[in-house]
Amino acid sequence: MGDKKSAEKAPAPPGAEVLDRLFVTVQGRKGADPETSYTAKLYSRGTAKIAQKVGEEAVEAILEAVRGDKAALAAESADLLYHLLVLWADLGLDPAEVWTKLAQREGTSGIDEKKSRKA
Ligand SMILES: N=c1c2ncn([C@@H]3O[C@H](COP(=O)(O)OP(=O)(O)OP(=O)(O)O)[C@@H](O)[C@H]3O)c2ncn1[C@@H]1O[C@H](COP(=O)(O)O)[C@@H](O)[C@H]1O
Repeated sequence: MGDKKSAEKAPAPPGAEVLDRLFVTVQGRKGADPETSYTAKLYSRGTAKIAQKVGEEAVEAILEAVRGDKAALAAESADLLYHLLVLWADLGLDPAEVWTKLAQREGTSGIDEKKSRKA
């Protein structure tokens, strides 16, 4: 017989819906003070700088993947996704457009899709 505590279920970890909430947050930082908001600081530096940050974070994630450090890869992936969402918001790209692309591709093998491009 376990005690009450061990019988309680651990809360479910957050899912990908956190991305939708994060996008709302970063969109809301437009016009915010770059002194108090890192996101606003990114917007103030312009699209090219935000895009550069996405590239840097992608490289950092790749390096951790190659090193085989899963915890570091998770942290760098979070940085990458955050900066990518800021880039989308900067350009006025609605994440739903990306989710739609992914949904449209569901069930289509990448191998088959590549072949159809060549045809
Ligand atoms: N998820 C994030 C998030 N992930 C990473 N970062 C920041 O991204 C930066 C990345 O570190 P770097 O060393 O690459 O940055 P840096 O050296 O300052 O940048 P550069 O000089 O190279 O441009 C750090 O300052 C991190 O704190 C984030 N900043 C904000 N968020 C989210 O955005 C929300 C709004 O944040 P603010 O806009 O700061 O209020 C927060 O509540 C969070 O939910």
